[in-house]
Amino acid sequence: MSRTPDNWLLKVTGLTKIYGEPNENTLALTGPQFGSNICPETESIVACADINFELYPGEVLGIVGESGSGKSTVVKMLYFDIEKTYGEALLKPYANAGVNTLDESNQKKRYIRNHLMGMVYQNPRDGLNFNFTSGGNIAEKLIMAGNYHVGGIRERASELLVKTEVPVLRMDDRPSNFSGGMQQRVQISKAIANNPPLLFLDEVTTGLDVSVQAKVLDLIRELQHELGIAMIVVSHDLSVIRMLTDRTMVMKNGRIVESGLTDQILQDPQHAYSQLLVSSLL
Ligand SMILES: Nc1ncnc2c1ncn2[C@@H]1O[C@H](COP(=O)(O)OP(=O)(O)OP(=O)(O)O)[C@@H](O)[C@H]1O
Repeated sequence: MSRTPDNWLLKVTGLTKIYGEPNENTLALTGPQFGSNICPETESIVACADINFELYPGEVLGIVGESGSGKSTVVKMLYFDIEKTYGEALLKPYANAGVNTLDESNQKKRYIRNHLMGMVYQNPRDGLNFNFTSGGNIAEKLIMAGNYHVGGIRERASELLVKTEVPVLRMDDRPSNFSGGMQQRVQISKAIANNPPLLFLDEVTTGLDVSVQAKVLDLIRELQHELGIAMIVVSHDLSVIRMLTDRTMVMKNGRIVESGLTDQILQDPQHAYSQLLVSSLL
């Protein structure tokens, strides 16, 4: 789909998360120019500040940066895992982008999560219930979105397992008996079960063997092409960002230091920190 100024799917403005009690100087005294996200006056932590971007339907946006730069905080706020301090996130398919999703009630946030978003976490235990079978985990997501027909749920679960290359025979087996790569595939199945227009992926291949990583990344790329789902991919690893994303935001000390087309950032990084990241790829 072509990008026009108004056809964005998600529009994020001024997204900020501060832990502790900030004062009026906190934002001005933290960030990459200070090499720190800790306010020297209050010791509050600016996990991320003033994050602004638009995501278009079917687009894949990368967030890259070192550990502690604030990448996960951004997606966790957008997925309502943690509360924002300031900021707005408008979602086109929800109330025609007329309300700040971050200010909605918990019930409405659950509705948005179940119908319009999916999340794949680094740790499969955060996204899957290890007491349920793999099919049961997918069923949980389908039921949350109002699908109660048992036959239909099993059929959809097996379709999703085929799509994510998990043997359907393992549908009644628990993810605790699966390899790390297979656990991630089940997490992906669950996350896309309701055909959400938006998927968050937070360090999903970190911790997997290199060969397994490559297969999971291939799967994500194939699903993205097939389903045209918009994604926000968080990774400290620029090779993951290079493989999956169209555009990238580079974060350091809680701020975006550079953003643009991924190819452009890789070929001609402007910010000293992006240059450092890119040189580490060579
Ligand atoms: N509950 C919390 N209380 C205080 N500080 C926190 C809390 N959660 C995160 N932070 C801080 O916020 C900052 C951003 O953390 P975040 O997890 O978003 O970074 P990240 O770039 O995703 O790194 P990583 O990949 O290591 O998680 C870090 O300095 C972190 O220590």
